[in-house]
Amino acid sequence: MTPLRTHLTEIFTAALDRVNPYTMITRSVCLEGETLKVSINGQEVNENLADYDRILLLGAGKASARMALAFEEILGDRISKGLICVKYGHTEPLRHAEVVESDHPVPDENGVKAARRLAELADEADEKTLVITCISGGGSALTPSPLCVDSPDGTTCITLADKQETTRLLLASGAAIEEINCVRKHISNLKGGRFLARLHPARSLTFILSDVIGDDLGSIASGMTHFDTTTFADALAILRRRGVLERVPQNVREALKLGFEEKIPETVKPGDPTLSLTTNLLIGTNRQALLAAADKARGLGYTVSPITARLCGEARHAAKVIADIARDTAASDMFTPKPACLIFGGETVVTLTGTGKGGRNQEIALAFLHDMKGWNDEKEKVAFLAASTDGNDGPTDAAGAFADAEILQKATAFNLSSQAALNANDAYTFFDTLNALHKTGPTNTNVCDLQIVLIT
Ligand SMILES: O=C(O)[C@H](O)CO
Repeated sequence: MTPLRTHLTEIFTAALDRVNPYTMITRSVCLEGETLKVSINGQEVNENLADYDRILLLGAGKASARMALAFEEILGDRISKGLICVKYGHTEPLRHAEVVESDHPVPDENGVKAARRLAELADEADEKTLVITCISGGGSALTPSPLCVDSPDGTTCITLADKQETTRLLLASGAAIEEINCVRKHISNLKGGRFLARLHPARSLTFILSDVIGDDLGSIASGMTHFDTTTFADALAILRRRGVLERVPQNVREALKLGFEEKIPETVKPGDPTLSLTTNLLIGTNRQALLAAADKARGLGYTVSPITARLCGEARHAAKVIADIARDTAASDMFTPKPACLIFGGETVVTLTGTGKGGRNQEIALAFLHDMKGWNDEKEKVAFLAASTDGNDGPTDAAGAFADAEILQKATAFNLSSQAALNANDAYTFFDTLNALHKTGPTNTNVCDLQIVLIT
């Protein structure tokens, strides 16, 4: 590995360490006598455990098992039972809560079973139950609970296959996560606050790790314990705008239409009385990862410019912006003085036109590398890493990929075309051949993505 790639790896690892959900929770939650004390990002909660007969530990999301591990450490045998649903491979050894693994980003049958169990446990919770819920990104796909509704027009039941197809279509359409989740919330029994409604009348504390730009609690894992400001009309408009309304399964269109005609109930809205029984606590964000990366880079001697925690839009367009800033920085000290480190955070999308393998970060790295081809000797000074903090970029086993002059040379020597790989959305194969993927394995955290540029 080149020295710059080693630095990129160290900086990314420092960011992951800062957003380890186990550490974030054990630092902010403690038990003093019978009082569970929480102090997170300015929010304080004191819960007297003597008021409850039992504690349930529930959760969904790629980081939820790591979050639950912290609660098992803090509460031990006080936890009566629980259920945590994670992506395959993202599990932790829990003693009090059952762990179910399911699929992401396209849901599977295991996810349906987990969602059913979560709903059953939520339904059992009463006034004497304290529910601790651990929510993180991935939760939406991991716990599909397809809506089945009775209306004056009869019964409409969405199936798992309907949800799978709708997810695939929306993912490939380049829809933003807020858009995908607006649709999900309106075809689910748990999302858009409906899980919280089932917990009623139990008191619940929900700990949320954000993988959504701007940290909207109603969007993270489709806001299972939060109100929803979107409507059936919005969901239909999104499907239309993304060009998939006529292609989503009939049952989905039908349910959304029934909702639009007010024949079935909306998701939980602001002011709903069930909301007063929960406290949603945001435990970590992309911004924290970005700041940790900045601290590490400074320690390694770089002048750091954290640019944004809101990088979004089409991956290859975002890559062009990053590449232009990197090139300017390489060419002149009037921007960030060298050695420089530029850090971006956020989450982009890929509108699929090809049939290759990849993820949004690998696509950013590929488009960045492709742009470097047109540079002069600035390219010798630059190294780049784009990676996902959860360790799975798209449906691949890589967190992301590197780009630098050596990788570019190797691509030329191997006769690999970055343009052809971009056309085919095949960044994984491209970087795999060049040994330039970054693989961390599942990190059990999830706060969107980071893109880091080093310039000497
Ligand atoms: O699960 C989800 O809905 C996404 O990861 C956003 O949180």
